[in-house]
Amino acid sequence: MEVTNSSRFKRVCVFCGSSSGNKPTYQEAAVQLGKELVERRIDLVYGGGSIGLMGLVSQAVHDGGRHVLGIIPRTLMPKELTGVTVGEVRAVSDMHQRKAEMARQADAFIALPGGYGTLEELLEVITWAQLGIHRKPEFVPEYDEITASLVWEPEKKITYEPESGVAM
Ligand SMILES: C/C(=C\CNc1ncnc2c1ncn2[C@@H]1O[C@H](COP(=O)(O)O)[C@@H](O)[C@H]1O)CO
Repeated sequence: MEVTNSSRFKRVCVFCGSSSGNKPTYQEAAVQLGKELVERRIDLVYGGGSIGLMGLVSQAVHDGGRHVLGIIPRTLMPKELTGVTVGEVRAVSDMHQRKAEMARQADAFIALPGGYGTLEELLEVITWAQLGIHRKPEFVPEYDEITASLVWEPEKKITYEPESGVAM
């Protein structure tokens, strides 16, 4: 029997840090998000790195049997792609192409903790939504440090609603 996707999203783009962050909870959240995507039968597109939180999310999704698509500029490969690669890795020529391709391939965007790169990626897709370039939702899940659970309710929470132009 064919297993159907339990979410309206087939593939989600995750933006997150290329480092592991300064709190263990960030790493827990990354692994938890990966497992949550697997649970909801959602595939992953991301920046293609094997390091930091990016590495943890992609490994969790790959381990759970979902498809992982990494989009990475050739010049960044030696820095962000070390050790074993997971899933499909697509090399692009620069950062602009990487972001455009990630956005094209995704049905929605999720941002986890990260540095300037993560912030830049998230803000770009939010501003693209604001300009009407795409109509895909952005999520910034909350992490509950007490119960160690990631609160991501894709059917309810969106950070930007393209139709009304209201941040929610
Ligand atoms: C160079 C361009 C824009 C400015 N910088 C970045 N744009 C997009 N992605 C970036 C940028 N700087 C770093 N990144 C990537 O984000 C990931 C997470 O980085 P973090 O700093 O650890 O959060 C990582 O893959 C970086 O390569 C032109 O558009």
